[in-house]
Amino acid sequence: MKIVTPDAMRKIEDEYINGYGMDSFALMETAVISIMKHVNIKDRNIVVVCGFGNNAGDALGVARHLIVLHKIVKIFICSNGRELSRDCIKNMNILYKMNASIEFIRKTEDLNSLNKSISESDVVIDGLFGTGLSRQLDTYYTDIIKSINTYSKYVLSIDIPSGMNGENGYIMGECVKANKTVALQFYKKCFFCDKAKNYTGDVVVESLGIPKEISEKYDEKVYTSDEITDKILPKRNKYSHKGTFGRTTIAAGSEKYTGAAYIAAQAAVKTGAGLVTLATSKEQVPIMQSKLAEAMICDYEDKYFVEIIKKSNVVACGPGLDSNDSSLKIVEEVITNSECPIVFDADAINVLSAHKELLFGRKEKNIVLTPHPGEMARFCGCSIEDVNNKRIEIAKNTAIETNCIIVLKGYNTVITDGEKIFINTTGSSAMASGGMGDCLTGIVTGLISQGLDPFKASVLGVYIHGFIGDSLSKQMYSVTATDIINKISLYLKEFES
Ligand SMILES: NC(=O)C1=CN([C@@H]2O[C@H](COP(=O)(O)OP(=O)(O)OC[C@H]3O[C@@H](n4cnc5c(N)ncnc54)[C@H](O)[C@@H]3O)[C@@H](O)[C@H]2O)[C@@H](O)CC1
Ligand SMILES: [K+]
Repeated sequence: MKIVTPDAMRKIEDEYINGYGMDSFALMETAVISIMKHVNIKDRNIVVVCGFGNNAGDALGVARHLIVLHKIVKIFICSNGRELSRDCIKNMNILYKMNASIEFIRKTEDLNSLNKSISESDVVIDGLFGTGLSRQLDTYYTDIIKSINTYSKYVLSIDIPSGMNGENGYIMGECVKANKTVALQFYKKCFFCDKAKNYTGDVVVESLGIPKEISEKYDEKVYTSDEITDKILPKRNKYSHKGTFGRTTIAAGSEKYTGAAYIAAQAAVKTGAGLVTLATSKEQVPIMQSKLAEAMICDYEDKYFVEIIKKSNVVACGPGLDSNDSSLKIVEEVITNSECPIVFDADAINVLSAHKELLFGRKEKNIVLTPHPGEMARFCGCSIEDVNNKRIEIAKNTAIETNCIIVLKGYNTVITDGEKIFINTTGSSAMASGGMGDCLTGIVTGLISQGLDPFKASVLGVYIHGFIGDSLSKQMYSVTATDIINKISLYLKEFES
């Protein structure tokens, strides 16, 4: 599913109306009908809070339909003296003809009536601002939003919770806390910013029937992962053998950390990598030999390590490494001895943040970096807060700067090659446990091993990882990396072409 900025949405709408000749009020009515699907038919008392633009126009259209359905509807127009948009006026005039209850909020005392109506209502329809919100709100609007948040039982926001900047998710003073947001035609970019989930509630996207030719013209190449994850895993040919599914090397683990190496290697095995070799620290070799039945084991000092890197179809490096000089040596060895795709995770990324030059000069864009926000911040030399505030931009800029694929982990993981951006929608806090990142590295590596290009493998790997977690969390309070590993091959069947 496409994700758009308010600017792109405006251009798309403009072209449909002014270029293709679509009637703007008909388009608004399409929005109204689709929003109506999300109003609980059992609710009787409904308050509709409007601003003065087309978001308000949508809300007034919804009010009209609710009155026709014999609901008790109280409409509040919060324009603060501004002129209403043309289609907003059209809906308001129809409502006046229907003798609807319409009040204008002009001064602070008018808020008493709003507060009382909201507290007596079952649901509030929020049509204050949508994609048009562009500046900080004054106290007139922040007070209204506070009223909604204080007195409402349930809020349905139209397009965007009012108060959230549609482009960057910034809260422009105050923001409606919706239970559900009905986004029109596309996801808005703000939904995937750090704090958006605290305000949007459940997000549903409703089509306005805008033709693809128009939306493709203003494609900003930002999508949710489900755009490409369906059926992209190649079917396994019955005559294939282990060589068909690739040779994978996992360089992971140190004297200090053992679990990570095991999880990453086992995840790659279970994802279907043909031949997996785990290179690890000398001390770990005997332990891993007893734990990993299906993988070969060597140590970093072994001359076989470089040989196997050279022969590999993919190398993963980083889980359970330490951020010391011996890790730098391992990272260098991996980069200088391979032309195949590499997935760098954890301390390998920390090492690389001080040696970015190692990433430059590759023929193909086939290095994947999978930082969590802390690693991303270190890599970019900024704060974690900066990363969280600008996840998409920071991931994209780093991908461009390093010529790598960036998988910025966290809620709504961002995957980008610097041009296209995919935002993952699977996964939840039930998966917040140690080893999950190592498991993801193993899955992405296992997919690349089987021939998927590194970018698609990253998008699909992140999606599957979260998808399994989501499925398991329906029956489990918390989900561990081992739980995921045990189910990978079962769930992968669903993604086969
Ligand atoms: N894009 C589309 O195809 C469609 C959009 N529709 C609706 O139209 C909405 C956008 O409507 P508008 O562009 O009229 O904008 P809004 O209704 O979101 O906002 C109204 C106006 O508020 C002003 N404004 C911005 N920041 C402000 C602030 N801090 N304080 C006071 N005023 C401020 C802006 O000038 C803006 O035009 C969408 O979110 C959606 O709900 C629908 O009617 C159907 C079609
Ligand atoms: K809204």
